[in-house]
Amino acid sequence: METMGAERAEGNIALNVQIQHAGYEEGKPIVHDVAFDVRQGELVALIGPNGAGKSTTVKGVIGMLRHMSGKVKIGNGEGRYAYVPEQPVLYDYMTLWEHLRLAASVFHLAEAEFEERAERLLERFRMSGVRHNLPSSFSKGMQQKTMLIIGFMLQPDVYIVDEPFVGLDPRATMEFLELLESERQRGAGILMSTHVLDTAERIGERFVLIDNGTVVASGTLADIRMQSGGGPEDTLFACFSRLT
Ligand SMILES: Nc1ncnc2c1ncn2[C@@H]1O[C@H](COP(=O)(O)OP(=O)(O)OP(=O)(O)O)[C@@H](O)[C@H]1O
Repeated sequence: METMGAERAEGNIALNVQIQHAGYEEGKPIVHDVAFDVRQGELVALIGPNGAGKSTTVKGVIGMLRHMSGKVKIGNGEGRYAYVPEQPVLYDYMTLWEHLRLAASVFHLAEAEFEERAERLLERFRMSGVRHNLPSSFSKGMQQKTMLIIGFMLQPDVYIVDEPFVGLDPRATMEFLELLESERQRGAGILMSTHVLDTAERIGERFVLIDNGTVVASGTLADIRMQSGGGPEDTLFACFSRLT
């Protein structure tokens, strides 16, 4: 009974990742031996230097790599995720509203739910006025906001977000962080890759530090401090610098 209680307190697994190796070409793995969990309501930050293999790991997690051996499980195996890529992926010939409608129909959102969520998110990200415009005419930040609105509208079990901070203005960043927090309270798990270590340190429960294609440290900040041989006051950046 005690064990069950402890498990519940820690939250169920939202995402389980076990990559043996993954890459873009046969016989040329870019990442190897990357394994971690994201629990419900938890934010796990994927960090590491340029070219370490974070985006490749993320692509492996969402099944975008043709050359991968390993397993990825969302919830009990039937969970759903939203992926917010580093570079917005949008159709040239569809308006913002049409993008939202398409995503909602793929996720089988009811019409009333779709409209209520879409309106609320457009308002929050100050995009209501451009809903009938083509995202191809948007700035980089507006395109990124479009991707975030789509993700948050779906309210999936897991969010997979690749470097979200570059390009967002301060207000959009604040809205994004607040929405992430309320989604965590709903029970969503979040995997976020980022270079913004002070924000990662503030909002992340656990961290996976990747270097040269594999995990060099993982766990809570206290775990990472220990694994990096640092002191109890060390920032995530100090640990990162020592380990990479
Ligand atoms: N499409 C691709 N085809 C072949 N190699 C790739 C491709 N994309 C990335 N790589 C290689 O994989 C390695 C890891 O790249 P990846 O994009 O995963 O790093 P990252 O940790 O996300 O880096 P950054 O912080 O710079 O975004 C790099 O050596 C890169 O050259």
